[in-house]
Parts: sequence; structure tokens; C-alpha cells
Amino acid sequence: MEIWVSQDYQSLSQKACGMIEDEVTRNPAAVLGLATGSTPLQTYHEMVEGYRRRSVDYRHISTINLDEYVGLGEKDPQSYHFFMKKHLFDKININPARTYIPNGLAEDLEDECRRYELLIDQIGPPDLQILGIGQNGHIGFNEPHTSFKSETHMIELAESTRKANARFFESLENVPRKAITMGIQSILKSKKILLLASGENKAEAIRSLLEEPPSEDMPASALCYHEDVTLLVDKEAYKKVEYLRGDE
Ligand SMILES: O=P(O)(O)OC[C@H]1O[C@](O)(CO)[C@@H](O)[C@@H]1O
Repeated sequence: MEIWVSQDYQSLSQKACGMIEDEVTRNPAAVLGLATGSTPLQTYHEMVEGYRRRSVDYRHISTINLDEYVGLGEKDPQSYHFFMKKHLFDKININPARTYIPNGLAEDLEDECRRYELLIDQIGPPDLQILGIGQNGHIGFNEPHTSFKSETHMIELAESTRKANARFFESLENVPRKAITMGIQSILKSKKILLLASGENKAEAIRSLLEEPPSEDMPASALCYHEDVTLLVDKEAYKKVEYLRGDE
């Protein structure tokens, strides 16, 4: 795993954006795996800026998102569909027909999971997968004890995850209890992975990822089995790690 330690969230986001832009410049038809949550927000804002200022061209790319809440449709402001449109898709010249996110309103959710996994194989796998990390080490919505062999599936959200995400909802009661997520095996299919972590509240997850042996207790530790992972952290998220391997 290659590790980059940035001064702060802003420089982390610029670096992440630069890596995405390099990928798209090298391969204009790149498939990007995208994440939601607070962490990639500034990266997406930087991409929008880059599109405006440097004319980065997203016309031929495809995107595959990690997850979606069960029960929320694309018009729901708390859905990940809505998030992606608002923060990225509506602001760059991406082809909306080539943006893929699980359908949280599907009548047959098991069938939707199978369909999405097939889609990852057909459209993808992503050339570059962006990931955030939960405080409990989750990637996508794969909570602790999810099998490293899992493909796209439905999960019950951990209470700690519902509480962490309640800030996006009116109240904790409104946070869905289930989600569809790409599995850990689905994520590991990606050619390259960029894991982003910012802030002190991720420091314990990053310490555990780097210092403990891989275990299904810590979903992100499955990334140790992938040969091309870059961890981009800021100093706050890195502060519990006892050794410093690099800085910008
Ligand atoms: O970036 P945040 O908001 O801290 O979230 C971390 C992770 O949690 C999720 O939002 C799911 O709870 C992931 O999509 C994200 O990668």
C-alpha cells in the first residue's frame, strides 16, 4: 500500500482530484468507481473546478457508485443518487446514461444486487476506485464481519453508522436501516484503489488498518490483499500511526 500524508483536507482533496484527472487524461474512457459521504466532497468540488478551468473532459467516462440506501429514490435529497448529481454529475460533461448507482427502490432488492454485480463485470471493473472509510473501518457500506468474499448485497446498517450519517437527515429515525452495497470482493476487482481518510475521527481506523493484521472485523483491511492501493490521509487521520513514511 502506498501512503501519502497531506497537511490537511484541502491538500488531500487536491491530490485526489489530480490522480483522478491523470487517470481520465490517460484513459478518456476510464471507468471510475465513486464514493459518497463527506470525505470525497472536496475532491468532487476540485474536479468541477478542474473541468471549468482546465477543460478536463469527462464525456467518455463511466462511473459506478458503491452504494445506495434502501427506500430512497433519486429525487430524495438524502439519496446517494441525489448527492452525486448535486455535487458532480450535474456540473461536469459526464454522460448521465453512463453513471451507475444501485437502485434502492427496486421491487426485488436481491435481484437488484445480482444485476449490479453483473454490471460491475460488464461496465467495469473500475480503473480507479475511490473509497472513504467509516470510523468502524467500513468501506462502501460493508460493516465489520462482512465476508471478504462478498459481492453486491443488502446490509443492515450498524447503529454507529446510522448515528454517524444522521447529520445528513432530519433525525436519526429518518436514517434508513438498510442499504445496497458493492461487496468487498466487488471492490477488490478494481484495477486501482484510492482510499481517502481525513480528520481525527478516522485516526483509529487508519491505525488499525496499518498496524493490525487483516481481519473481517475491519472491512478496510481487505485492501491489504489488493496490489495497487494508495492511501491518501491528512495528518489528523494519520496521527495514531507510529511511523511516518511520507509527506507531500
Ligand atoms: O466520508 P464519511 O462521511 O466520513 O463516510 C465514510 C464512509 O461512510 C459512508 O458514507 C457510508 O456510511 C461511505 O460511503 C463512506 O466512504
